[in-house]
Amino acid sequence: MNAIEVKHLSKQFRKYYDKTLKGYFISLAKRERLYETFYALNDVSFAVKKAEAFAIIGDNGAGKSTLFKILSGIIEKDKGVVQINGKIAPLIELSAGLSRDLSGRENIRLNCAIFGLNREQIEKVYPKIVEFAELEEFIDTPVKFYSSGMKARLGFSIAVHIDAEIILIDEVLAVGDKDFKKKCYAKLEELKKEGKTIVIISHSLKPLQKICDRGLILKKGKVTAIGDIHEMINLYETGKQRGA
Ligand SMILES: Nc1ncnc2c1ncn2[C@@H]1O[C@H](COP(=O)(O)OP(=O)(O)OP(=O)(O)O)[C@@H](O)[C@H]1O
Repeated sequence: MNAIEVKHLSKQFRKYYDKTLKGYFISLAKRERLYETFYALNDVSFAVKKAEAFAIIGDNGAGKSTLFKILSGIIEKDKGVVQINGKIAPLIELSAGLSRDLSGRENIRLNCAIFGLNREQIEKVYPKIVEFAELEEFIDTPVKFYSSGMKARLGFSIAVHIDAEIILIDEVLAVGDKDFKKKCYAKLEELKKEGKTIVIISHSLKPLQKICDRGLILKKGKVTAIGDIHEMINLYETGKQRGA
């Protein structure tokens, strides 16, 4: 059984015309349309196997985050089928799952509880999360005072310690220092060996090459290629050189 199966997935958004306030009222009076709809995802199909590390590659605005938000249930799809077989830990956008006014300690407990861990499991995993995130000193500080790197460390550490079967990672590895990034990739390798499924969005292709087995290229909401990660990166880079 695949960990993730997506069939003919589509999602449309509205793009509002750039009008002045006066233009807006004129259009309103003339009953003209104030927006157009466009496909952020257009008939996207792919499958991610269990224990595979899979990359989503694409330019800004290609639809990568929209795809992740649908996979993790944050937003609704318009059409298609999305099947997730296993407990999923979405690490979407830097600190999306963290509450600003709560401390690191409270955020860890809250997030673990949200992911279904019981009190005993939380007690067991809590020190591991703090240690991995290297936040011992700041664990009782509200997260709103954390730097983006600290938030990323906390978010990543929670996501990889809650015993999810599928881990979605969106660009979070773009922040943080070099040593921490290295540690994150080592952790992802370890999780992969344990049989976890990992899906990563990243603009930095080099680390993807190391960890991912396969990937897909998204272009303006459409999948243009799926396959071996090295082939995908080559295709993407040559496409970029050609200005495609
Ligand atoms: N809630 C929304 N309402 C309207 N348009 C949206 C919404 N969310 C995303 N979009 C648009 O959908 C398209 C795809 O956005 P998305 O964030 O998925 O791209 P992306 O590939 O993740 O880009 P980036 O690499 O810049 O993060 C973009 O044109 C974006 O402006």
